[in-house]
Amino acid sequence: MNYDCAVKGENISKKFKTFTLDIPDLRVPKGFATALIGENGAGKTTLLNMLSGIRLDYKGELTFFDKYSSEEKERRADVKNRIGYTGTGRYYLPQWTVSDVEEISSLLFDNFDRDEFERYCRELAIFPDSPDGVALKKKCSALSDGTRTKLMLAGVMARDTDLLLLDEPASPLDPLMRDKLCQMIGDYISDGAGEKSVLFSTHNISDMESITDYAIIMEHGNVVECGFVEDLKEKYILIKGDAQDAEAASKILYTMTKNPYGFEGICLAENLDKLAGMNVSKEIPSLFQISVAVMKNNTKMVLK
Ligand SMILES: Nc1ncnc2c1ncn2[C@@H]1O[C@H](COP(=O)(O)OP(=O)(O)OP(=O)(O)O)[C@@H](O)[C@H]1O
Repeated sequence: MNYDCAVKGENISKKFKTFTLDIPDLRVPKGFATALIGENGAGKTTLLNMLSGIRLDYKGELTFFDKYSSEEKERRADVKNRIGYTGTGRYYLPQWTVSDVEEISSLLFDNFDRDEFERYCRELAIFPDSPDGVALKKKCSALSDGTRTKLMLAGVMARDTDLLLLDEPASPLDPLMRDKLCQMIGDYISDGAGEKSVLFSTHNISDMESITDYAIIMEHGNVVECGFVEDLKEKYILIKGDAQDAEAASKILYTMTKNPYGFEGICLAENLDKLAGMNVSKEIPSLFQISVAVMKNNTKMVLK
């Protein structure tokens, strides 16, 4: 499938004392929602920090919107303004009030819309007890983790951007709000008519699967699998079989869970013929099942 890229990376690398991120070829397709998946410490935040400009001390070439180098993106306000970012840390200072967030955002970003910000505050039910749905005097330090994340999302959604980089946006959110987040990302992509893209890291793969078009799976600083979800669901197959075939199948399956009656696991579609003669059924795996299989197959952790 041919597609343009919101971000392209060539030979991206960053060395820490005990960790190296090394990605020869990174592609974030334009017009889609991309999930960045990987175990703790795989390098997702490090990569998002590079893309957002928080971290510039890396090697390699990044190209934004098929046109702008990382340096150009940092230098040109018109390009930087097209990119929105939310992180997991204390992005807004604790002493800031919601009014400060609004004020500072409108000073920092040309395209920040105060009415939209307040609309998102109401839509995300950030201040359900406030009569107008926006508690401008409330300090960030008085907000829960989830509410702070919702405030960051309101702040970034209130800007006119073409690329959202969201680091773990779903983690602190309750299930209702994860659903809302999916809806917001879905609307952002569809309103963008092929021009707007989202890259979000997540451990909540199942909750975010409905809006994930493309997935990048990382392990220990490397991309170990990537592709459109519909293609991954053809590349990998969920196999269920009888207990008597479990041992033979375990040599072919990426991962296997067993019980006294049978087994299930993920295998590459290209290896299906190796299961010939076994009494197995085939199903389309979920992105969660594919991700766990790929992560288990590539992890350097000792899993017991
Ligand atoms: N400033 C730093 N100095 C040294 N090592 C660092 C630094 N920042 C990150 N690392 C290391 O880089 C690795 C990747 O960290 P990163 O936060 O990118 O992982 P992650 O995939 O986002 O993890 P998680 O899912 O737990 O949030 C880790 O081993 C971490 O210890």
